[in-house]
This record gives sequence, C-alpha cells and structure tokens, in this order.
Amino acid sequence: MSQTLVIKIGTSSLTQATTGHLALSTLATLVETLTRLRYQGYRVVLVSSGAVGVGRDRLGLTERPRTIALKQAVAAVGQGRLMRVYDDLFSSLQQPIAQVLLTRGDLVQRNGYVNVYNTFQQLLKLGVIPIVNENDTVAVDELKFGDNDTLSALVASLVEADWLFLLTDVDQLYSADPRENPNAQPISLITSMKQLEEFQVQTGDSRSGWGTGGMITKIEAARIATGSGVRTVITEGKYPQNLEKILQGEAIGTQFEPQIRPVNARKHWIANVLIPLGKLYLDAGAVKAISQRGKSLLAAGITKIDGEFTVQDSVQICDLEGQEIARGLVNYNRGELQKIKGLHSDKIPEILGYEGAETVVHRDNLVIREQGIGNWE
Ligand SMILES: Nc1ncnc2c1ncn2[C@@H]1O[C@H](COP(=O)(O)OP(=O)(O)O)[C@@H](O)[C@H]1O
Ligand SMILES: N[C@@H](CCC(=O)OP(=O)(O)O)C(=O)O
Repeated sequence: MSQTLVIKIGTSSLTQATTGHLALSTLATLVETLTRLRYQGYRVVLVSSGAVGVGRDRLGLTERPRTIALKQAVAAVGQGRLMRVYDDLFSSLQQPIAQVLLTRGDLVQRNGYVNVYNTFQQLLKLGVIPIVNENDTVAVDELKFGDNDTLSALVASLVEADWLFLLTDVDQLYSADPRENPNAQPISLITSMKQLEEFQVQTGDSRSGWGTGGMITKIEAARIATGSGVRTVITEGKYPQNLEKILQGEAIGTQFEPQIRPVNARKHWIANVLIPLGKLYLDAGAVKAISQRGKSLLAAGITKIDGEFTVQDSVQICDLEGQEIARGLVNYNRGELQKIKGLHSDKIPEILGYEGAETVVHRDNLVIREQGIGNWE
C-alpha cells in the first residue's frame, strides 16, 4: 500500500516574522510539493497551525491575544481565511482538500477515535488532502491538545502514518536552543529517545514570535509518533520542497527512527490520548510488580488516591513520591477505591457488598512508562 505522510507546519513558517502577514511563497511551495507527492501516490495529511496568527493579522492586532475568549474569537477569524488561501492554492492545481477541526474530546471516547479514523480513511481513499487544526474556537482547557505538534503526532498515529514531518523555523534539532547558544551542535539522527539524554538536549523556553510550543513539544511529538512506529523529521518550513529529498533518502533536518516494537493501538490511546482524571500512589512492592514483572494492579498495593474518577477512567499510577510509573483504566470509582485500598482482593466483596473486579487496573489496560526516557511500553 502507498505510504502515508503527515506534515505539520507551524505559525512561524506560515507567516513572515517581520510583518506577521502570510508567507505566500512558502505556502505556494508547500501546496505544490504536497500535490506532487499526491501524484506520486503518497497519502497526504496536512496539520496546519495559523488560525490565531492569521486572525490576528486580519484584525490588525499587534500583540498575541492573551485571554481565552479573545484567542478563540481571533482563531475563528483566522481559520476561515487560512482555509480560503489553501483552497485557492490547491484548487489551482486541481487538488481537493478538506477541513478537519479536532479537539481532544473527539478522540477520548474510543468510538469517537474510531469515527475520526474512518473519516480520515475515507478522505484519503478519495484522494483528498485533509487539513487539520485544533478546533480552537470551541476547545476548552481540559479538552485541548494545546499545541499542534502533539495534535500532529496523534493524527500520525491515528492514520497509521509512515512519516511525520514537523516543519518549523529552525533547520533541525540542536543540543541547545541555537537562538540563545551559538555553540549548539546540530543533531541529525536519533535512533532511540534515550539518545536525547546522552546528547543532553536542552530546549530552553524560547519559541518563535507567534509559535506555541517551542522545541519541547516537537520532541514530545516525536516521542508519541515514534512510539507508534512513525518515522519523524524536524526540518525547516521555509523549504517544503525538501520533503521530497528526505523521502528519497537525503539526510536533511533531524530524523527520529520509529521504535522497533511500537505500543499497540489501545495502549497508545491510553498513554497519549486519554486525559488522566486521578492519581493512585503505590507501595514499593506494587511498583515493582507492575513495572518489572508485568502484573496487574491490585488494591493491596495502593496507599493513597487523588482526583475524581469513575469506572474505566484513565488514572496516573505513581510511586510513593508521586513519580508516574504507569497509566491505566480503573475498574473502580474513587469512592470504592477509598474503601478497598491496601486490602487483599479476597476482602473486596465483603467490604463493598458485591463481587467487584479482581484487579484495580488489569494489565491489558496498563501502559508502563520507562523511567528517565519517558517512553511508554
Ligand atoms: N534544542 C533546540 N534546537 C532547535 N531549536 C530550539 C531548541 N530549543 C528551543 N528551540 C526553539 O524552538 C523554536 C521553534 O518552535 P516554535 O516557535 O514553537 O515553532 P512552530 O511555530 O514551528 O511550532 C525555534 O525557533 C528555536 O528557537
Ligand atoms: N491551533 C493554533 C496553533 C497552535 C500551535 O501549536 O501553533 P504552532 O506552535 O505555531 O504550531 C492555531 O491554529 O493558531
């Protein structure tokens, strides 16, 4: 089957740094490149930022909107403009496009996730290039992706992409922010996320004028995507034509190799898509049983509970210090767990007055976090 590509372009590449107006030549080259890739048989998804940046420019605002309501209003202005420009450019090349606006809430329900998956498959089958953005105008804080780097990684995983390209305003990843550290060393290849520690990569907190996440969210995106088996590249948005060269094997930008044993789709969904609503603290024995011996979580190992959650919600599973060691779906609500924590499973029917599940989190619904590196397995 033909390869699937997800390309994410940030505000810093779509707009001119000095004026804040659209970077028309970049956009035109991007559109030409993506259309050529379609002709070559690739399935293409574009994740485009820019709603806030373009809306701000359209309204003549000189500052980044600060309040949520203003940001959502500005995004509503900009998203329409942006799609108008894309549609004009792609239509000149006879390439149909579609607008897909998502919030995290759309993916949190397993059936919502499958629904979005089916829509993407249908669009790609029709030869359409879906253009995805966060639905900024309606997204509420709790159900936000927050930045399009994360969104693009989740989309890449959802559509089972072969490649994720993160187009930004630096040519690749450096050992430190090149804006602040002139001695920062370029990094071309990351074969495993462990290497980021070895290279001691620093991401500072700087980002381009209108960008949202900076480099840290791109690394997190690479972690999510490579964990799902998607090869990820950070490269410069100013030269979209480089995508073709990279696909032909040229070493441009920073490439992150996909994990050899990607986590399965359900575990990926638990680790990266669901929003945890509570925290369970475990004693040392339970930490070991879960992280080293692949066991399910039993009530006996739980020492403390935080948050409000109900059956089948996602919770963070932590050691006594609160360091997250795993994430999973609980078989009990908060009230029930308060009563049975620390107890042997045999005692559960007597305490609750009914036969509950033997495990608090079954190992099929549990993902383990590799300490230090942060990968899920
Ligand atoms: N280690 C690093 N390597 C490269 N760039 C970095 C690093 N740390 C921070 N950055 C900064 O990240 C910025 C890109 O992020 P961002 O502004 O969010 O872009 P975008 O709008 O494309 O999402 C760069 O301009 C750069 O200054
Ligand atoms: N959804 C927002 C973009 C959020 C975002 O991540 O921006 P960027 O860092 O420029 O990729 C918008 O369209 O303005």
